[in-house]
Amino acid sequence: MINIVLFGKPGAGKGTQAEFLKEKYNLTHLSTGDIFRFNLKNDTELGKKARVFMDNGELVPCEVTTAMLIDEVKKHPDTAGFLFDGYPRTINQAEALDKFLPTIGSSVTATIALEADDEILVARLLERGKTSGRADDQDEEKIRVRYQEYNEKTAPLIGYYKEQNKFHAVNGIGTIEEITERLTSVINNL
Ligand SMILES: Nc1ncnc2c1ncn2[C@@H]1O[C@H](COP(=O)(O)OP(=O)(O)O)[C@@H](O)[C@H]1O
Repeated sequence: MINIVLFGKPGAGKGTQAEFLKEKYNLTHLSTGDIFRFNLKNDTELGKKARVFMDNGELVPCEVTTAMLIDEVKKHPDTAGFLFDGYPRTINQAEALDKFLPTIGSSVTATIALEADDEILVARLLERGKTSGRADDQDEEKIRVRYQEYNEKTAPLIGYYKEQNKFHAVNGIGTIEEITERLTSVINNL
């Protein structure tokens, strides 16, 4: 089983690249953002718990997110592997994943970060907000909160995975194809 964690700031292109990688490597794509948005739209119990946090650009509490993620993983017992997109986002979540995966005989294979400058990313998000309908992409204040959350809570994961020799960084600026190519070359060399 191959488990890839796609890592990067909001707007870095994780979702876009995940679409290509899941096909190429036959992986199950789990995007916590997409799962939350689905639950919000359908007004489920989970959606109700997540809404306030998401609307403010804050992280949803770890207990809620981790329980949801584990449920999703368990739905795919026969998969060739997972492409985690948007999870883990805190050290607490990374530890939870490192505890859970061995219970299904697996582990994180590698973490790949898509890197890009903040100004480029904020511009991308505002552009996406014009068509995506995502409230958190239309408001610069909310985008700012998401970057603050990233810097405080998610950035420490770089050190966490470096210590395990599982961290790889890829330049996230270029055409979609160029970036897919860069990611593919990292995965093929694992
Ligand atoms: N692993 C997670 N832990 C906590 N909250 C999360 C997680 N993944 C997604 N969320 C919630 O969903 C929102 C949108 O997620 P996502 O689409 O991945 O955002 P972004 O484009 O900002 O990277 C986040 O701002 C957060 O509220």
